[in-house]
Amino acid sequence: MAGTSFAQKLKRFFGLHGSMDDAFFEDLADALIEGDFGARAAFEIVETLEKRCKTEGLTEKSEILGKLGELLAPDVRECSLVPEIGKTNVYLLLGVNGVGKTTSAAKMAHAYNAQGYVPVVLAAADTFRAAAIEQLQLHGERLSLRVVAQAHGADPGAVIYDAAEAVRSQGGGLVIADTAGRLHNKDNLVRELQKIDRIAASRSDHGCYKKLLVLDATTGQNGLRQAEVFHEAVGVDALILTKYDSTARGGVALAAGRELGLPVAFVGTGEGYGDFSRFSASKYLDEFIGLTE
Ligand SMILES: Nc1nc2c(ncn2[C@@H]2O[C@H](COP(=O)(O)OP(=O)(O)OP(=O)(O)O)[C@@H](O)[C@H]2O)c(=O)[nH]1
Repeated sequence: MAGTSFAQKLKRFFGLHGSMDDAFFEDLADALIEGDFGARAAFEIVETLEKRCKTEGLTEKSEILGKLGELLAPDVRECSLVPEIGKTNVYLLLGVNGVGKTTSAAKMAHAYNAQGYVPVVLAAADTFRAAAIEQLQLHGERLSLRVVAQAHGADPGAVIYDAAEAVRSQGGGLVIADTAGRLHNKDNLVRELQKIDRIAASRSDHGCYKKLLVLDATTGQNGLRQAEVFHEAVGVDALILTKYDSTARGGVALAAGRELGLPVAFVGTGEGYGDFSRFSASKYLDEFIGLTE
């Protein structure tokens, strides 16, 4: 996985530095910034690390790396999303254009369907782009899953309403809704999201509505800013980190956990339906900073 590349860099970095002097910690902060931790977080972590190493007398590289992992652990959160059987569950996928929302909606639908959470219905609530509706319909055909869609330009709230009712009429199930994400028109986006949010909340059963923000792991700190916008607009429950196969960084999971307290639910690691797995905080940390191998 991509995190290994960052771990390798970190290992190399530890190998290059002969002694744990001030320059070591400064360079470590730079390495963390390069890995997308965000400047503030990187400096805070390294400052704490340096103090701890001094007070606890840690000088061995392995000890320092272990301590770094310990300091980062509270910022990496995982969450498991389990639809309630016999209830109307609505999982809304949020995110800016191109991050992989539609693909993630299909991958998620495939995964939950395989686990027996039936019916799983895809809702094409990105009505802004005709191609997004078609793309979701194509996934639905390939996966033999129902896609609730309306015409291009239709009210996205109405699509979610219909999808939720379709599931309810079958005695419960899971709606996975794709949405539009035009961040350049932020005010409109926020208004539209808030409307969708009200409808999804009112049409799903209590505790069965989740808002998942899809973040492209390759966009680094930009991803954190997107998370802030969406979180402020409607409140995000968890993240889906996509394109984790194409980045050597991936620190945005840590930054979002640290800055916004958001957990990660899933990780996308390719374009196939199966390239999708539940996020494991311990595995991420181990791979990311190279505690294992
Ligand atoms: N390598 C890789 N590519 C991915 C992953 N997830 C999605 N993609 C690709 O990213 C591109 C964009 O994905 P979409 O699902 O169309 O993104 P979207 O957010 O729905 O985009 P819009 O419909 O434009 O809003 C596609 O080419 C996907 O195949 C992933 O985990 N890894």
